[in-house]
Amino acid sequence: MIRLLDDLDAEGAAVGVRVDINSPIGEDGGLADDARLLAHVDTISELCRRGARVALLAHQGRPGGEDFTELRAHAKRLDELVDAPIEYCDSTFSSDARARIDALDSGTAVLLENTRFYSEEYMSFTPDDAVNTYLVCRLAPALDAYVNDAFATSHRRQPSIIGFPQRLPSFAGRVMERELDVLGNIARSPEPRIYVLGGAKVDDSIDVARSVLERGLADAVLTAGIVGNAFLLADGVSLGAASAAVVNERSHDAVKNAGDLLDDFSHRIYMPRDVAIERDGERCELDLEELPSDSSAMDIGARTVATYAEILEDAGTAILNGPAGVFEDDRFETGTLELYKAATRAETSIVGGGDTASALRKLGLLDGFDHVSTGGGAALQMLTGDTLVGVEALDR
Ligand SMILES: Nc1ncnc2c1ncn2[C@@H]1O[C@H](COP(=O)(O)OP(=O)(O)O)[C@@H](O)[C@H]1O
Ligand SMILES: O=C(OP(=O)(O)O)[C@H](O)COP(=O)(O)O
Repeated sequence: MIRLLDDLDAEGAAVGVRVDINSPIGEDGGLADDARLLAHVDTISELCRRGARVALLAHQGRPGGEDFTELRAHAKRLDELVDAPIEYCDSTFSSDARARIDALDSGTAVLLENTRFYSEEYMSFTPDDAVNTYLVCRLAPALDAYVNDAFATSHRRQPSIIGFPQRLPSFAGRVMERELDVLGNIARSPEPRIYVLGGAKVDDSIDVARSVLERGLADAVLTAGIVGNAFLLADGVSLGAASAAVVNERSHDAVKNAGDLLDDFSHRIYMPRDVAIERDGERCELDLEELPSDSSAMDIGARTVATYAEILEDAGTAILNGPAGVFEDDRFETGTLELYKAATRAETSIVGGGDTASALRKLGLLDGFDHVSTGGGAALQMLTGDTLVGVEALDR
């Protein structure tokens, strides 16, 4: 059974809270988006209000990447967002970090340094090995309890996710609770259940499609984005070399795997009927019969939108991951805008994916959805009907 914050005796307790505040970093090195910080405000505020002494654990970026940074700016922003003081500590489990936790007053918090500054946090462990890492061995004695609110990282076998629950009484935070309520109960959501799989994670999306079709979770899968182009190629449509190159760049097996899936479930998988390309600097829509084109298919066309919209408006649950096109370019945002707008008219609408959430923010559609997941990879894994290692670790 997973215990929730309601089960935690917070007053005076030193509580380690794993959050996911991994965010886009701007050219000036500051935070370019604070959506993931905002998501954790409820959990942190509640624990502080209830008198806990909160030690926040988080990562930012991956070693070697441009967004691999310290968490000073995150702490500053959290301090502004949360109605309790939040300090920054430039180490994660040193004696200084432990002293800072010991010195916390009730109702205050400290954000410890990027966990991935330590190599253990960028490796995959079994739960038994994770418990013996330096991070867990050094930090657990300074803590009375552990809360995992980092849904978006809970598919990672990292010590801050799977190590602490073996050493400390452990609880799910409010973000985790909301995500599990929705994504963990997809099989009970209203039918018909329509999945829209777009974006660029072609292999992941084909895996999700196979899994939800085989498990009977999906009544139909509507494909768009690069995923849709992979299915069109698998169906023998000659899109042109440019579109094929974009698909193959993402995955060598996509067209074959999409073809295998079409063999098994052709009647439940929908593919674009028209696409948008760039011609003379303008958006130009082409029916499939007018292809191949020298330019790459950058969006779905109006006929596809109309067909998909009709299906989505009648859906009991619309579950969407990945934009329908290159939404970052205003000429190719229409497919995503119209498709996602139609999905908000379904009885229940659920969205996952980091880029998808930014697309919805850009298009002003975020409020129309019943649930916008904080996770990308984690949400996709849950949508296949699987659980996450970090969730299993809490279930004791
Ligand atoms: N037809 C297309 N051609 C090229 N890129 C596309 C196309 N459709 C969508 N994309 C790109 O896919 C990216 C997002 O995909 P993905 O990372 O899978 O989404 P998410 O982060 O929501 O899971 C966006 O950068 C978008 O420009
Ligand atoms: O941004 C994240 O995941 P996402 O890109 O799947 O949304 C999480 O912070 C996990 O980061 P990771 O994929 O570097 O382990």
